[in-house]
Amino acid sequence: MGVEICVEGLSKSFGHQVIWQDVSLTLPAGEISVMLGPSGTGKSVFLKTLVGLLKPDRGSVLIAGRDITRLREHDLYEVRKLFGVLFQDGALFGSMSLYDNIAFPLREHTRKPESEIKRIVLEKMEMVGLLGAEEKLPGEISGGMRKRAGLARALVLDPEIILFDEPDSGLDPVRVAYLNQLIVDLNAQIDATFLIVTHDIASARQVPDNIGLLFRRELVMFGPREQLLASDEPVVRQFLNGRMQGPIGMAEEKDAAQIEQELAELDAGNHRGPMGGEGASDAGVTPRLLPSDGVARPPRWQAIAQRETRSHPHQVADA
Ligand SMILES: Nc1ncnc2c1ncn2[C@@H]1O[C@H](COP(=O)(O)OP(=O)(O)OP(=O)(O)O)[C@@H](O)[C@H]1O
Repeated sequence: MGVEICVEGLSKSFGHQVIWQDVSLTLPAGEISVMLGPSGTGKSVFLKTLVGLLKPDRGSVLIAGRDITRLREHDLYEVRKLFGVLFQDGALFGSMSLYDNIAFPLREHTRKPESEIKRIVLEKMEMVGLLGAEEKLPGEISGGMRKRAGLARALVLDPEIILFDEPDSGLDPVRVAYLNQLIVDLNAQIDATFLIVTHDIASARQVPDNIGLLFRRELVMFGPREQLLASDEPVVRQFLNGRMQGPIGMAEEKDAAQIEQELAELDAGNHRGPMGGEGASDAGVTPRLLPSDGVARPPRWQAIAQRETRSHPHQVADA
């Protein structure tokens, strides 16, 4: 069913550089959450802190009732088994076949016989649509296939939590659409808790149950997808609509007078950015991506559909 992750008052610095401070949020068990934020706001640092690879300066990360920021290395090793991580490039071993790459965590962390390993590897390869590619080397396949192989490897130990670090980076829009569908289907099938770091606005709008946004060393907002999509908070509105107007600048934060002028322009209906040309309005609450036909939906889907129908009756796809 996945486990809840409860983050409370988390702060992280490197020397004098504060990355983020006082971050508090709960990733609900079994749900998909997305973490957004301009480059360099510490999204990857956040993922690494959740999995215990980096120690925060303050705060706690409660997973299955244990604060992983206070665990010793041995206990941390046990808690890490709850996690599957999909790294940006799939992090595959270049000299190993896909089969051996995917079998690797099973051979390292379990004493399962090869016959059982084979059953599990083929099952996960089928889940991600890679059956038949067992003998390929990572260098012989496309970026999209490498991501799927990395995902199959993240699945073999049956994780309760899966962390995705920019799963869509380097993929064309069609491959991103397929990967998003795969993520939604997998979540419905295995019901683990998913956290995805992405820059892709379209994915962030359609895939998750919850969205968070890091900016200016803080968690600006974290909450249900439809709440963030309908938010008037300037940073959230700018990011989710991919606009130049707003507090987020090219390399640094803008000054207050410029932000005020741009927000006034926005309210007057003058928009600049990829989600719409001049005069376009905010994209609103995009319909959520549903599991494919034939994939059973977990019970929480009904509650989420009701919640979304209540807030935006005409924009929610039939769930
Ligand atoms: N181990 C480290 N030691 C020192 N500084 C670090 C370390 N890891 C990350 N940083 C710094 O933390 C900041 C945030 O980095 P991070 O990679 O988490 O950002 P991000 O939001 O994931 O960026 P992007 O979207 O571009 O991938 C950067 O300034 C980076 O240089």
